[in-house]
Amino acid sequence: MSPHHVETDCFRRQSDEFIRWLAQKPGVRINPKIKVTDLRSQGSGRGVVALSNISNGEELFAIPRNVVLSVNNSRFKNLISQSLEDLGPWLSLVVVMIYEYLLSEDSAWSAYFQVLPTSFDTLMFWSKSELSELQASAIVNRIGKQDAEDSVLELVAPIVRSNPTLFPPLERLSSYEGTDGNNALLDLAHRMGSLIMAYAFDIEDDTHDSSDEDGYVTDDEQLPKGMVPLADLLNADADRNNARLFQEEKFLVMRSINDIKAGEELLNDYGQIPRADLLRRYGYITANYAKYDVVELPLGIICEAAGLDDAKLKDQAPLQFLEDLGILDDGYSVSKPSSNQSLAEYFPVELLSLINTLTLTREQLLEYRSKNSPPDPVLRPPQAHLLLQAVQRRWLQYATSIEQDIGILGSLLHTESMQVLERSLHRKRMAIYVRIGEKEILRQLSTTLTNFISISGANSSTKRNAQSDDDERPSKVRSRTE
Ligand SMILES: C[S@@+](CC[C@H](N)C(=O)[O-])C[C@H]1O[C@@H](n2cnc3c(N)ncnc32)[C@H](O)[C@@H]1O
Repeated sequence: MSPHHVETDCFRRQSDEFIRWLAQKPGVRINPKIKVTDLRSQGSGRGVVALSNISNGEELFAIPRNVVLSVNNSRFKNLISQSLEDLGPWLSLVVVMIYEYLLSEDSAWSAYFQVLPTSFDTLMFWSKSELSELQASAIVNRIGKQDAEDSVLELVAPIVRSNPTLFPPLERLSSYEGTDGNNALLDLAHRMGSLIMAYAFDIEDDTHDSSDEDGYVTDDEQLPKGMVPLADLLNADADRNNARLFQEEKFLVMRSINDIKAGEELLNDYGQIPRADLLRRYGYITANYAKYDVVELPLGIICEAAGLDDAKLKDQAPLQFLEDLGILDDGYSVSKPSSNQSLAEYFPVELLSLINTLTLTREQLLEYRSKNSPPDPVLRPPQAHLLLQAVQRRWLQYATSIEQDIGILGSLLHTESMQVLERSLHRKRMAIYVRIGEKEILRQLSTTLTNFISISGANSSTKRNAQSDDDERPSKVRSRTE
């Protein structure tokens, strides 16, 4: 058998064992019309497909609450003196998952760990040079790797080190002390943290009826998180979702929310996520998410465009004013403009308030300060001009043009003879799509603002001409009557 076949065989065997393990748990129901399948050839790992037609509202599977891998369900909380609650939903589940993972075959979830990935394409795992392909995307500053590692060392490491019998050292390690121990622990924590980020659900308590709500992660930082076997094998593709998890009293139930044809993939809803953020959280992108792309206009660039001294930005009177009102941000996300929006609707209200404040005279600013309210978020030529300057400066932060990016993508496709791209090339390609998306928004904003300014200029000069015609008319009239 070729290495490829051995690999495929092992992958399939793990999927089958996982389903066998899950199906024999008391209370679990799995609709025979669905199947876990190998979608690696299309770059999406495992997924779930319909074997025959499924009607809207059909139950796809039901997982009893006690089968969820969570802080509440793991024995770990009974084995330590310390409460895990102080760690918050993320880190407490990280600790519990490390514990369960190290239990290996003895864990109640060992068959589940077999189908969870051990490597990721999320931005946390990209090298510096891979990240540089995202160019000026604001996402690079939001990966938070250092913060994550600081919290692991401060809050998780002491628990692990003070309970050596519960956390046996990994192979070739004598303990979780010292540099090697630290690194091993950080690796484990990153792995579990990334699984939680891309796989976990926020688990509402059993009194909460979520039947009217969105089923996937709500990003509520307070709700406990849980790994829901099988529910997290559903992939997602923007608004192509056809299934949703309903949190009922005793079960978490996945149901179809559309008719699904035999052979179609079951897709969950990860949310309306810009591609940059999708890469950060899930490590993949598809073209269907392009409509949710955003570009960030950082405060610094807007102030630079307004001619404010960068040195102590927040000490500047206009910014201080907005800060006092609680509406100053470090940056503003601008979404992809759509044709049914007016120009002002392209921009968040807080950004328009900033731009309007920056275009006030000193006297006007004092006046607004005395009223304790920001200027109206309108967009007239002076504000459009300032925004255009900011957009153009932002554009210059990206090292290549859209056309160059398209050329690079083309050359990557030539080197891509194999079905699945080599990992680094795959990441590069995704990064290029993300930066193109952001540049396209900047280009669209730039064109629209330029048109608006020139039309307003033409209108005001037409008005001026009309005005001067009006001014002249009386004299002509006068001249006739004279
Ligand atoms: C909740 S899991 C879904 C199961 C996953 N495919 C697996 O093999 O374990 C989320 C992960 O699946 C992958 N994924 C989900 N939807 C995808 C899609 N449309 N295309 C490619 N990968 C996708 C991403 O790696 C993401 O982080």
